[in-house]
Amino acid sequence: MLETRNLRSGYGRINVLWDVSLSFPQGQLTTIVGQNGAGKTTLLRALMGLLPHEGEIRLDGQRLSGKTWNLTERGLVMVPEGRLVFRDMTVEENLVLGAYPKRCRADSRTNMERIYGLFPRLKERRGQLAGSLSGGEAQMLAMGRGMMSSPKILLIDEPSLGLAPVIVQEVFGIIRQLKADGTTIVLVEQNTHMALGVADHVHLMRSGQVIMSRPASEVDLDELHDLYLAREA
Ligand SMILES: Nc1ncnc2c1ncn2[C@@H]1O[C@H](COP(=O)(O)OP(=O)(O)OP(=O)(O)O)[C@@H](O)[C@H]1O
Repeated sequence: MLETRNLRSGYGRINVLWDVSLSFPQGQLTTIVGQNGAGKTTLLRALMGLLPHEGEIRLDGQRLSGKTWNLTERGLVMVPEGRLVFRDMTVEENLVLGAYPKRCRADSRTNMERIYGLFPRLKERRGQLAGSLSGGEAQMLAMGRGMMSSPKILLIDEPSLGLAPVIVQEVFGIIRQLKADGTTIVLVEQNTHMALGVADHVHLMRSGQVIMSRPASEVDLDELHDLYLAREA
């Protein structure tokens, strides 16, 4: 299980996260929602060890000191938003890069076929440069690349960003499938309707703090939107 205790993090002298204490239960999907600038992406970056932090980040009870490559070896992988694929490389080269952790290199061919099975469109475009993919295809590639190392925990950042509703449905279908396969998922998402549809737990962030935490079954979408839009006291 992944958890944080009194986590503070940010960029240089700018602190963004203020005492964030969260746990992300194994095999479940936790969604982090909140307005632009609430600190959601910063939280994912801090969990990946990409930012200096104070407080604690623990994985299976062990305190992390923050080396991303080491975390990836341990099964923690971040799927950034789809525009962050390697644009000058082909679809397949992008996927191969996802298999760099040592523990998964031997399975890379099998994993690639599995991913092509989930995303037939990536298979059709395996030789195409990633920079020429549509937004939806690039999002699928970012997810596929993250899945190449058979992660235990996937941190997914805004998978619906800029996508047409039908593609959003497709991407969330894959997220459902990953969850059914037992992957622990932390999903940052502005599309609260879609996020609530797949989540077990919901945390609402505002100004770098968690202001509401509930099981998804106890969250009312209208109430969430009221809280979402409420100004700071
Ligand atoms: N590289 C950076 N350097 C300095 N400040 C940053 C940097 N990246 C983000 N910030 C600031 O940190 C705060 C939180 O940003 P973050 O991207 O975590 O928000 P978010 O909740 O993910 O928002 P969005 O939904 O718009 O992506 C914002 O005020 C933002 O301007």
